[in-house]
Amino acid sequence: MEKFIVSARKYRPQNFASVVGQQHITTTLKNAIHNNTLAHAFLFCGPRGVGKTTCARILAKTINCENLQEDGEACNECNSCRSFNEGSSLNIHELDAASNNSVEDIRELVTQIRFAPQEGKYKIYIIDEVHMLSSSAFNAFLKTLEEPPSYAKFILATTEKHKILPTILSRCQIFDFKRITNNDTVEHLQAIADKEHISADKAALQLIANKSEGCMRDSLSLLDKIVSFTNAHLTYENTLEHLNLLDEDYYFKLIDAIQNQDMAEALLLFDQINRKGFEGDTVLNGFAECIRNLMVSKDAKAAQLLDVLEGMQGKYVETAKKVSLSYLVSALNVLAEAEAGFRLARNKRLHVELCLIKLCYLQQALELAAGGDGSVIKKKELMAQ
Ligand SMILES: Nc1ncnc2c1ncn2[C@@H]1O[C@H](COP(=O)(O)OP(=O)(O)OP(=O)(O)O)[C@@H](O)[C@H]1O
Ligand SMILES: [Zn+2]
Repeated sequence: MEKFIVSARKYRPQNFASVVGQQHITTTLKNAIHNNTLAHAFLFCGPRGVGKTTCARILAKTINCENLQEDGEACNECNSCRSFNEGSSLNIHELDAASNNSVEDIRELVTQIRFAPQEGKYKIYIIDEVHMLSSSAFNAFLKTLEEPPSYAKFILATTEKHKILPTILSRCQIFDFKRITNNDTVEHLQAIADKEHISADKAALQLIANKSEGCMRDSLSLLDKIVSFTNAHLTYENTLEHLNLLDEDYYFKLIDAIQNQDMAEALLLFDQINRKGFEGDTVLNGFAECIRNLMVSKDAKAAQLLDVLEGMQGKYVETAKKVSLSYLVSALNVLAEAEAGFRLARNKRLHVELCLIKLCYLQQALELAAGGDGSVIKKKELMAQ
């Protein structure tokens, strides 16, 4: 197989249309370019790896394109577009404020801005992680931001909008980037897998999407990693293993065990999970997530909030029918308490075991609290609620 190149770089979108999941932003930008109503300063906010720098670069290329397309996209063919695509354009300046945050760095940039572009229309200054600029650097920059030359555009990007001074906020047009949904991520990964002749089960890509929590860059680097480990054959099982995730089936088995008040089975299951190398807090957290999903599955309307692997929805809905809502809520409380105390517990294994034992006896405790005598009949009534 041909050497696989880092997907994140190879598949960095080259036009607005191929940016995934940020249509609210790309459409506004295209319209502003088309109607010539572009602001001179932008603030791109949002989580890591969702397309802020990518959109900044596309915007820079598009407003300098010599042959702007009808649909507001750059042509990708003119001299200017080509130099942007090759990374040789002199009209784009990127400053990473995380590593260049001093007054000197900003002064250098401010001096530069005075010179009009030798070719092309606009000079674009992208300041990444702008919240990291020192306050004196911020101040040095403010004046330029207030009265920039007509050929200068600023794109400030940050993952921490709340750290940006109001004086900066009020001078920028603000765009809030969203996390990428799991569906969008899976679709994007599938398209890349197809192009690279990678065989990947949908469930494997869903695991990657889940693990990346809306960060497209992470999903691409995970894809890279697992492709190289698995020789480009991603299955649910080998992806689970490489992502160090526990098969959800274990949680369903745990639910069964605690529902049947089968303490021995619950402890044995935890032992098996432990031997696979999963820490107690991972188990508590994963189990809580499973119970949350069951709670959501109780109600058809809330079930939209269920974000689980395809094919698992049915299993959640079916299992949820067998457990009462009050039980699920109490179980979540017990788990939350155990999670909170985990860090301080000296014997972590025992800490989780105690939590599982509590969960096994939770049903009885609920019955007693409901005024029952703990009999099986009473239990059945409670379950039907
Ligand atoms: N919305 C997206 N659509 C398609 N690919 C994306 C998207 N967002 C990120 N990527 C991929 O992830 C890589 C990194 O994205 P980018 O640098 O634009 O993220 P960012 O939001 O600026 O992150 P950071 O805040 O960490 O700088 C891109 O090269 C691209 O391959
Ligand atoms: Zn062009």
